[in-house]
Order: sequence, then structure tokens, then C-alpha cells
Amino acid sequence: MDFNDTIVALATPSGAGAISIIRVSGPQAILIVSPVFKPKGKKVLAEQPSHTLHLGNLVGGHRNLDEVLVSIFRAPKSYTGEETIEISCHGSPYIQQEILQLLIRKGCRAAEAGEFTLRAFLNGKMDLSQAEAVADLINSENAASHQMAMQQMRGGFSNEIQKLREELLNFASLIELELDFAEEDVEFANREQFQNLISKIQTVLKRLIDSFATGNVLKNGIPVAIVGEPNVGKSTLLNALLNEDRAIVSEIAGTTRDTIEDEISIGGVGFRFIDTAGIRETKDVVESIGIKKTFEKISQAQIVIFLLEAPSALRSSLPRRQAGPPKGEKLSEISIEIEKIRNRFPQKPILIIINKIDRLSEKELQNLKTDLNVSLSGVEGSHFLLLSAKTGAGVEELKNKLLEYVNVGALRNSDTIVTNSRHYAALLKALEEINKVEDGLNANLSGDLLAIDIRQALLHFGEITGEITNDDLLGNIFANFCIGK
Ligand SMILES: Nc1nc2c(c(=O)[nH]1)N(C=O)[C@@H](CNc1ccc(C(=O)N[C@@H](CCC(=O)O)C(=O)O)cc1)CN2
Ligand SMILES: Nc1nc2c(ncn2[C@@H]2O[C@H](COP(=O)(O)OP(=O)(O)OP(=O)(O)O)[C@@H](O)[C@H]2O)c(=O)[nH]1
Ligand SMILES: [Mg+2]
Repeated sequence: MDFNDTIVALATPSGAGAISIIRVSGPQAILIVSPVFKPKGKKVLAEQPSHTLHLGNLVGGHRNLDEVLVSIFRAPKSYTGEETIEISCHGSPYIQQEILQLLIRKGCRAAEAGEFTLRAFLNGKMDLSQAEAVADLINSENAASHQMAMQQMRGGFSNEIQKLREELLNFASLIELELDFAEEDVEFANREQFQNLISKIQTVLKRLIDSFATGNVLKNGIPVAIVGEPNVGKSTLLNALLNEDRAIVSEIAGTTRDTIEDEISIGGVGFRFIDTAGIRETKDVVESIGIKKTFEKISQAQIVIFLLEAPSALRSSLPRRQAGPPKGEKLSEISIEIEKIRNRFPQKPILIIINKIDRLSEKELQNLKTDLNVSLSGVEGSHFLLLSAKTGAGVEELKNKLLEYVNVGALRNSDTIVTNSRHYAALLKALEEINKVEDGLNANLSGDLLAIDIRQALLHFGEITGEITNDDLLGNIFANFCIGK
């Protein structure tokens, strides 16, 4: 990639639309566009001040291509930090292509994916983590991922890392100064103050590292597997949650063979629901592959919805008991089922749902509730809900329950949340080095040895913000952007 080139790309999606924006950036941007742009009146585009908007015609050869609006941004005051021209044309794919080709004939090069933002980074308009946040922002589909990306794009995370980096750098310099005075045995860096700084950095790093667990699921959507025996209504529940006929529903047991997934936002948080093949003994090859996949999906899920259906739950799983609390030694069949799943997937939150309550009379429903309270009171951490996937009764309660599982509290305050696995890896490495520095301090290591680990920690901080980088890493990050960004 040559950064002296002037690049051009469609900034809006390709295809027809009301308006499309074509962006041109680079040293020749104004000089290339000005001759093909005929503004209304006598003005010349190349003489217009930055951040102004001009109506006129775009002319290729002797052909008038379109009536357009052109904005001008003068370096370094633009998104990329370079001379930039934006052309708002009519959103016809034909016009878009004609203008792109005209500009390429006049000396522009078609931009590569992420090249505008890469240039913004290289020109110091943003640091690497802010540039990465731009991509996250474009991909954000709910309030949570949007908020995290905005916070990172505004530099919240960068500032935090930058502050630690500066303080650490300060001490590194003092310690390295001691090396120059080795014979005199002086200490410029107060060891007690240094220990305090190290503790502070450890605390911040641990908080950031811990936040990744939340950040990662919030960014990618929380996977929720819907499992249970055939025909209990798993696909009906998926459809009810998504509010659309996504999965095939039928009275035939074994309808769902392959898993079906879709995402919705609940309270600003993305949940990815996974409808699975009903679990049962079967000789059907396809069905048994589906069931195997069900277990895979359970292990990948963050939350498991275990679905049962009301009448059989009433009849077989919950034999009517005499009044009074259970004897304790014998849990109902439901609890045994739940225990089986829980043993197989310990630590996975399991939400037990009794479906098809619309089939019950008011009296049966009351009895069921009492029975569940009694029989599940012994099952640790079990939550259950009654609903009808068919009528939608109880589906809102289910959504609220799911939100309770997510630590949304982490989002409410303005604490930085790490969402990027590259940052997470760098933070882990930085903490490792900081811990080494602490060990060294405790062992009264000399300044020159301490300095080695401090420099190493600084390196990992620099990786996050992009002070330390290489072409491979940059290529990797920006190649995942869309063209025109
Ligand atoms: N038409 C258009 N809309 C857009 C963008 C764009 O590039 N073009 N953006 C692209 O992602 C976002 C806005 N981001 C931008 C960021 C900085 C500057 C800019 O001109 N910055 C100058 C001047 C700042 C000032 O006037 O104070 C600078 O930073 O020096 C423009 C857009 C979203 N909407
Ligand atoms: N009355 C009633 N019927 C329901 C309810 N939910 C689902 N059903 C019916 O139960 C049958 C099975 O529903 P599905 O959603 O296909 O069940 P499934 O669990 O996905 O079944 P498999 O894919 O075969 O494992 C269908 O006839 C549904 O209409 C409900 O809340 N009330
Ligand atoms: Mg199904």
C-alpha cells in the first residue's frame, strides 16, 4: 500500500439508494476532483475553504454524469488527516460506477478495506484501539455493543492505558537514571512509591482483564441454548422470542434436525437463541447427528433453557404428593432430569421452563406451581418459569429472567469494558510482566534488572494503543474493515 496515493471508494453500501457518498482522500484529492466538478456560479472548488458544501455537476469527458453535492476537507482537518473530498451523488449503481471509474482515470486508486481508517491511525487522528472501535461501532447491533464501541472510540480505554503507561515510563526513566550513577549508589526511584504504583497498575489491569468476560459476550451476543425432549415446543419458543416464524413447528416429534440460531436484543443486550434437536433415543441417523450437535451447543451456550411440557410434567414427572414438605430423600423426576444436565454441564446456568400451560385449567396450574416449588426447592440454583410458547404468556417474564443472568450492572457505570481479544491478550501479558516487576522489587533486585521487565510491560501497553505495531498486525486489523471505511 502506498500512502502517497490518493484513494477513492464508495462510503455507502453498494446497490441502489437515495444518495451515495464517494470518498476521495490523499494529497491529490482536491486537485483531482476540482477539474471534473462544475459548481453553480463561478467559484472553483480548489479555492473553497475546508468543511464547506457545494452543489454542482460532475462532468466526465463531455458527459454530465450527475448533479452532486461535494464537501471539501483540507488536511489535516479531516477524518483521515489528509485532503479529502466527498461526493454525494444520486444512489444509482450506474452513477456510482461511472464516478468511481472517472476518478480512477484521473489518478485515484481504489481504496483497500479499512484504508481510510488506517490512514487516520497513521496520521495520528486516532490510536489503534480507537480505530478498532470504529469497526465495532459499524458492527454494533444493540445498545450494549454500541455503548462499548462508542466508549472505546472516544478514547476511554486508550486514556486509561496511556495513563498507566506514562506513570510506568516515568519510573522506568528514574530507575534507568540510577544505572548512570551506579557507582554512587543513589536511588532516584523511591521504592515504596514504586510499589504503590505497581499495586495500582495491578488493580487496574485485573479489572480490565475481568471485564473481558462481560465485554466479549456482550459484543458477540449471549448464546442461549433451548433444549428438551422432542415436541415440548422448543421451536415454538424460539419463534415466540424472535417474534417471527423462524423455525418449522409441527406436532411430529423430531421436527428440528439441525440447530437454528438467531439474535435479538433484550434490554439493549444481544441474546443469540439456539433451537436444538429434541433429545431422545433414536435410530434415525440424521436425528442422532442433530442430537449430538445439541450437546455441543449446550457446552457452547452461556445459558441453557431446559424446556418441559406441562401435561407430562404434571402426570409423570410430578406425582401428586400428600400435603406437607417432601421427605427430602426423593426428588421428583424433573429434578432428576435437571440433575443429569447439571452434572453433565456443571456451572452452566439452567433455566427450567414448563411450556404449554395454556392446556391447563386454573386449578391444575396452581397445583403445578406448588409442586414445582416443593420439588425444586432442593435443587441448587434452579430457576423455573411457566409459559405458553403458543399464546406468548410468560415470554416477557422469560426475557426479564435472562437479563438477570447478565451482569448489566457492569454496563451502567462508565467503567471501561474490554471487548477485543487482542487487547485482552496484551493486558494478560502486561500483568504478567508487572507481577515480575513486583517480585523483583520484593527481592530487592537492582534497577537494571527491574528496568527490563518494566520495558516489557510498557511494550504490551504500546501494543494496545498501536505505539508499537507492525505491518502484519495492521494488515490483519484493517483487512477486517469494509471497503470505504
Ligand atoms: N459524510 C461523512 N459522514 C461521516 C463520516 C465521514 O467521514 N463523512 N465519518 C467518518 O467516520 C463519521 C464522522 N467522523 C468524522 C470525524 C472527523 C471529521 C473531521 O473533519 N475532522 C477534522 C475537523 C474537526 C473539526 O472541525 O473540529 C479534524 O479532526 O481535524 C469528519 C468526520 C461519521 N459520519
Ligand atoms: N398448546 C400448546 N401447544 C404448543 C405450545 N408450544 C408448542 N406447542 C405445540 O407442540 C408441538 C411441537 O412444537 P415444536 O415447537 O415443533 O416442538 P419442538 O420441541 O421444537 O420439537 P422437535 O423439534 O421435534 O424437538 C406443535 O404442535 C406446537 O404447536 C404451547 O405453548 N401450547
Ligand atoms: Mg423443533
